[in-house]
Amino acid sequence: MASTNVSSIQLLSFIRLFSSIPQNTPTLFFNSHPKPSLNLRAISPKPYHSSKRSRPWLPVVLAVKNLSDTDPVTVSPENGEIAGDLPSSAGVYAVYGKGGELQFIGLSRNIAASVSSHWKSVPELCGSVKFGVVDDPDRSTLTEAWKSWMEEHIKVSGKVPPGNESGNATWVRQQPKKKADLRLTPGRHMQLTVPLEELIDKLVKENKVVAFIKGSRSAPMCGFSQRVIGILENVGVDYESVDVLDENYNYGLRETLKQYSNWPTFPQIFVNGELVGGCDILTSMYEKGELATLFKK
Ligand SMILES: N[C@@H](CCC(=O)N[C@@H](CS)C(=O)NCC(=O)O)C(=O)O
Ligand code: FES
Repeated sequence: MASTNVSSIQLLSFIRLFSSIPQNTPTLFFNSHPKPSLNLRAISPKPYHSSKRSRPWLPVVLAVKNLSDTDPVTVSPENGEIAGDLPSSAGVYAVYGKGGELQFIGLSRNIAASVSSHWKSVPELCGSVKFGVVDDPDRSTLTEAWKSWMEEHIKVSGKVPPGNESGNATWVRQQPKKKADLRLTPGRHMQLTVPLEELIDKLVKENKVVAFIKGSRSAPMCGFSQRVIGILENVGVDYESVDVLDENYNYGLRETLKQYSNWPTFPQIFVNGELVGGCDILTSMYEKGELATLFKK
């Protein structure tokens, strides 16, 4: 009887667990993957022989220590920012309230940034944090680490943390509606009387931050462009984006912009009418914390 109760609680918890993977947890990268639907096979994996997988079965090696073996770090605000020993690395984190009750388990590409954003939105719920850095942070390793902490918590308490309950919007950032990309022309059918260089010049001078990218801001077509969009979104600056691959509305832009800026590749980021650089330069400025100053100018 007792074991029946435990299994039904665990099954219920797992159902809630799988529908509450924090896909929208603040992260460095824009993530447009849809929420996974509940997959019972993920709960009860098939035996190896009945699986179609060609890879031999490998035991799962957890990337992080157990939740219970991890020491908490107190969240201490200083000058409006949280200070402490939180790393800007990828991994899992568990936020505890001031009374020590577990509030939320998240995964992030930047633990310090995610916890900081939670602290800014719900400081009263952020007393301390446990974290586990994942050294090789592909999405599945991160998710495995997150699941291991979640399962451990469910085994002990019989329920998911309140912040991971589906429908709880306190901890999970709602994706804001994306701005539309700017277009240089009304369409290829319209003959332009103004040279494209002039349109580019006007566009970069009239808009504070402009990112010329491959693809749209909601669906970048190249990893370099995706990275700069992720950085701009993460910094939270208001920016315009222009798709250099859009041959209908931005016909000729890809080659003309290279001549205008004297820069041979994309993405290209302009601030106050000046080219700042591409993906490498923006990434390095982001990592050194120089972007806030640049965007304030
Ligand atoms: N190191 C470059 C990487 C960008 C890059 O290599 N872009 C290439 C491939 S997407 C490119 O734009 N090539 C010219 C073209 O496609 O017209 C940066 O920091 O932005
Ligand atoms: S489109 Fe291939 S690297 Fe950018």
